[in-house]
Amino acid sequence: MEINREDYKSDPKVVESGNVGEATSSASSSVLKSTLLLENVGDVVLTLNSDGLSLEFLGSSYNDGSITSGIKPVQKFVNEIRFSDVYGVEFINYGLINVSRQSKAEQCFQGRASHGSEMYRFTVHSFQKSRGQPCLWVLAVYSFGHKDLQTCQTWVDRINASLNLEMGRPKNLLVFINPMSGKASGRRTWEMVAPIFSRAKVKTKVIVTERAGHAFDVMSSAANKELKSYNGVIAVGGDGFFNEILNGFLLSRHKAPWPPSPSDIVHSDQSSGNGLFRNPNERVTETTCQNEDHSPLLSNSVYNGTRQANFRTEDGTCNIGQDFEFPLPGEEFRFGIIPAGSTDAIVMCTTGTRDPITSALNIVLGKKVCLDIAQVVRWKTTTASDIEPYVRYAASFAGYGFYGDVIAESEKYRWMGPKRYDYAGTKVFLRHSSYEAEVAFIETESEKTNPTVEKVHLFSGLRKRQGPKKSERVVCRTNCGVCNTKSDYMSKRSPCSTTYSSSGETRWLRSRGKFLSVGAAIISNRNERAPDGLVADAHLSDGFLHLLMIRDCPHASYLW
Ligand SMILES: Nc1ncnc2c1ncn2[C@@H]1O[C@H](COP(=O)(O)OP(=O)(O)OP(=O)(O)O)[C@@H](O)[C@H]1O
Repeated sequence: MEINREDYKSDPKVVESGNVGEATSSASSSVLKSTLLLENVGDVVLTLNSDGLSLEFLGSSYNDGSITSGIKPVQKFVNEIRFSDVYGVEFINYGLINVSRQSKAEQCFQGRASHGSEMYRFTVHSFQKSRGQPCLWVLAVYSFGHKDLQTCQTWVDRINASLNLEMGRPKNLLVFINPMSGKASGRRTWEMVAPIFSRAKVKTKVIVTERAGHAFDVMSSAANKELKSYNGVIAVGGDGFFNEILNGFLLSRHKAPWPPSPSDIVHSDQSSGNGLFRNPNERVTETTCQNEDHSPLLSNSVYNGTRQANFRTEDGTCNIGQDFEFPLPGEEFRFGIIPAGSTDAIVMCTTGTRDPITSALNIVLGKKVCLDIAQVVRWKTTTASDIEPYVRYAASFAGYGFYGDVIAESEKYRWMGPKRYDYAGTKVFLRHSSYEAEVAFIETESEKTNPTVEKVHLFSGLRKRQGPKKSERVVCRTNCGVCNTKSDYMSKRSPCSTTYSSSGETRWLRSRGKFLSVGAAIISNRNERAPDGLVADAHLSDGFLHLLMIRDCPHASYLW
């Protein structure tokens, strides 16, 4: 059915179903229906329902089914736009609205760029999943036009009212930008995504860091009361910058027992009468503890003079020690990353793609995933010969040996941008340094949710043998079934720290010798160089670390 342009001049009135004309309704909860002109498509009947907008195409102007999306027209005409996918609606003043997109040949033939009408306009901002890459979200803009100002304003008000009912969307965020991230593109990345935040009416306080450690200092010195005024913190940068912000936040707030120092472990071992730990000929040794008192890693687990036992048991339930403290600024307080770094593994593992727009959309729409955080404690001897813990937190990876050396070396070549990792990696690889280390870890049974994967619990994890075959792996990608099952459970769970032991029988394995590298992966650490990640079968927020131990071996074996 064709609609005459003049139809858009008439006063809005409620229409019966099937009666094409103008329509609004007064009660805010009722259905709203209007005939509007949708840019590049033509005449549509737009209906506002409780969960979104539905569009019914009326005219013949719609030719190739494309709708403008950001800069390029790439999208298919949609019949439905759900509010959960809409992040903003804007009223735009009187102006031209194009009726259909024309090919260059058509424009040439008709001697004009496109035909359109002048009217009042409003735009609905949403996204569509890229056809070839569903993790990649592409901006979608739907521009509607009507001759009547009041009709457009009613639509904007009603859509805004519906968007306000969407739960869990942030209203106010603290944003840190690392201008030196990756190819020094932190600022540009923020400029690219900032309009998404303003369209979504998310207030942002932006801090561009002036030096390394700046964001850490702001986060650690901020009072909880101040942080409470934000719904979360966003890092525009790489994994290192995100970890810096996380550390600034956690160090002064997360109070949990430290693991024992290495000397405690040795004493405990001697007192429990097992000398396995000191056996230089054994590569991997094993001890079984029936209760936590015999567990070497619990012997001196003391925080503020109080012995504590916080642990997650093997069935995934979490026990929280009585003295455990972790005051979050607010229930919904969250952390986000907009990728601008050299690797961006955390973003790759959470959104599935390394794209600032996708990340910004996930943030403004209030999407959440739970992540595990590992506490890493290094024991330092002070000048007074006391042993002090040096605590850090990691969201992606902690490494010793090769990994640590590459990071340290690559910092000297930061000016190279992301290529510094290749250069430093080659140098460190050729150096082939190995390190004496002793690693103690708890073996766990295979995961129930993923029986092909063997994992180990907490703070150190190891697949005992080679791990599952590639064909058997459940690779963690966006909407991964394993993570989705867990995230439901995790979201109902209070935050907790993991354990140094689980109740019942605990099997401690120890490994001692010369290692080229010892790494602990908290997530799969997928990145553009390693699309499956360092640990392809790692999953988000499952409470496990995957321990990667590589003993001294020839160059060729290490490369393999
Ligand atoms: N203004 C600044 N000048 C110099 N360094 C900074 C500044 N702000 C933050 N940093 C430091 O830069 C380090 C690395 O930043 P970031 O993680 O953003 O980038 P990257 O190392 O290139 O990326 P990736 O971690 O993904 O490999 C952080 O540890 C942070 O301490």
